[in-house]
Amino acid sequence: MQPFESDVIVVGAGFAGLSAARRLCAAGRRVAVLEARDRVGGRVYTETHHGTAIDLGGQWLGPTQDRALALAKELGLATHRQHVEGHNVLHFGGKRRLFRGTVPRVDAASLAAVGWVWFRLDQLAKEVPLDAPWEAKQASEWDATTLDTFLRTHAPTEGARKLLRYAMETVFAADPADLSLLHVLFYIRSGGGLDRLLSSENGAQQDRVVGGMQRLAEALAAKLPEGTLRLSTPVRAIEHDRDGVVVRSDDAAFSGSRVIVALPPMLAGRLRYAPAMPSARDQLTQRVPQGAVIKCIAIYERAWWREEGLSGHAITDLAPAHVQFDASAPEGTPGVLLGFIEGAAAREWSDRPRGERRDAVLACFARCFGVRAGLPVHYVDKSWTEDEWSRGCYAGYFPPGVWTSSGKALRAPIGRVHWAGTETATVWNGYIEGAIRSGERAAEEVLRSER
Ligand SMILES: Cc1cc2nc3c(=O)[nH]c(=O)nc-3n(C[C@H](O)[C@H](O)[C@H](O)COP(=O)(O)OP(=O)(O)OC[C@H]3O[C@@H](n4cnc5c(N)ncnc54)[C@H](O)[C@@H]3O)c2cc1C
Repeated sequence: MQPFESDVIVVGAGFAGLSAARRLCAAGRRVAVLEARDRVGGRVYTETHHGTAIDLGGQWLGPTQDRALALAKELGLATHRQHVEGHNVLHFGGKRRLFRGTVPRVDAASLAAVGWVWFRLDQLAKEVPLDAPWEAKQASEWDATTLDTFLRTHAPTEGARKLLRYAMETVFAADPADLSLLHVLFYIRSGGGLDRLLSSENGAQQDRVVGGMQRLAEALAAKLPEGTLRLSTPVRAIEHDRDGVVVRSDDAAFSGSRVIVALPPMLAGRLRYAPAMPSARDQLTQRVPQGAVIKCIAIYERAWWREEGLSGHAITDLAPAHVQFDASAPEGTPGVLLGFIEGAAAREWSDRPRGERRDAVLACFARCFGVRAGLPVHYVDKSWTEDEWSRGCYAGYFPPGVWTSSGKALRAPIGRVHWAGTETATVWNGYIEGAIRSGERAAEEVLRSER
């Protein structure tokens, strides 16, 4: 079979792959972007229900996510603010309380403990070098500790531990017992601090693209020269030597001088390489699992909770959807509530019948917002662990021992094979912003290597 020829092949048309391709095309390179799905956007996916855009994947942008915000502006896409007006709901231990801001008003001891852990994590995070977390002075100690151990040691009350646990699960889509403390500190610094990661106002949950986040990926793809993007083309194998690369899908081959693999490490590890990857790189891809999340959406005729003075944001200790948000458009018609099932719960609930999942999630909504929340006109959810081309979300995370032993293999090119994807980002790792930055960085790496 005669390979299709380009200068650079990009594997994956998520934000990382599309951003890499855009930069390379702007520099005059012929690029082939090979995407397994029949759409672009990857972990960003917008479905439409009777004209209402529903983001089942990544949906928010926020301050300091400069590349993503600039891209939206440049491509002519408007953003709107996340609805935050009104009271948030905390439903713990059978009691419903209202609060404003990011941290709920719990008992004084728990509040103090949350404040202390928050402060401590932010403080320690400042000591982690973003481009080399393994070089932090206490790297080996932090990488041998889980977030769970840290929380048990520093948060003396059950209320504080519960709150922090739900907050962290919402950030990582992973259980504190699975996360290296070093990774958590790296991630906090990468996103600019815990306040930024956890807040809606002035934080990572502040802005949304009008019409859904996938429009941004589509607009980016539309700017690529015709013929650059090939959908429904899963890459299976990469052959690489000192002269170039050949990238193989099921029924076609693509040759070029270099390849950028813009996939999460775990999926990159499932490709066949010839010659095989060095052990350091292969060990890394074996040891960075994807988080697990089910994003659950209920649609109502209007956002009636707003009329009751509620923001639509809630935290409950009723499983499985502990954290909830208003996901309606600004006008509130229709009304949309969103809940997350994360980590071990997402793995468990992925295997349960859909109807059971729906009932359990709606019970969580009803617990926080009243019986009306249990009676939506439509319900939809998406379990990202089931998705063949993501196998989990929001991102790959580092369990204990991985940053310090395998971290160096995360971005280092292997000959003519380069790595992108949000997991390789130093700034806003795990987010759309990180994906864009990683693609641009990998493209620069390729261009530099030619000079
Ligand atoms: C439920 C959910 C909520 C999220 N919320 C937010 C949020 O609010 N804000 C935010 O910034 N981020 C959020 N994220 C994370 C964000 O979506 C990701 O960080 C980002 O989209 C990752 O982009 P990427 O290009 O690195 O990877 P991906 O989007 O995963 O792109 C990889 C691409 O490669 C393709 N692919 C896989 N295997 C192959 C193969 N063998 N051959 C060819 N192609 C292949 C995939 O189909 C995919 O298109 C969320 C994610 C999820 C799932």
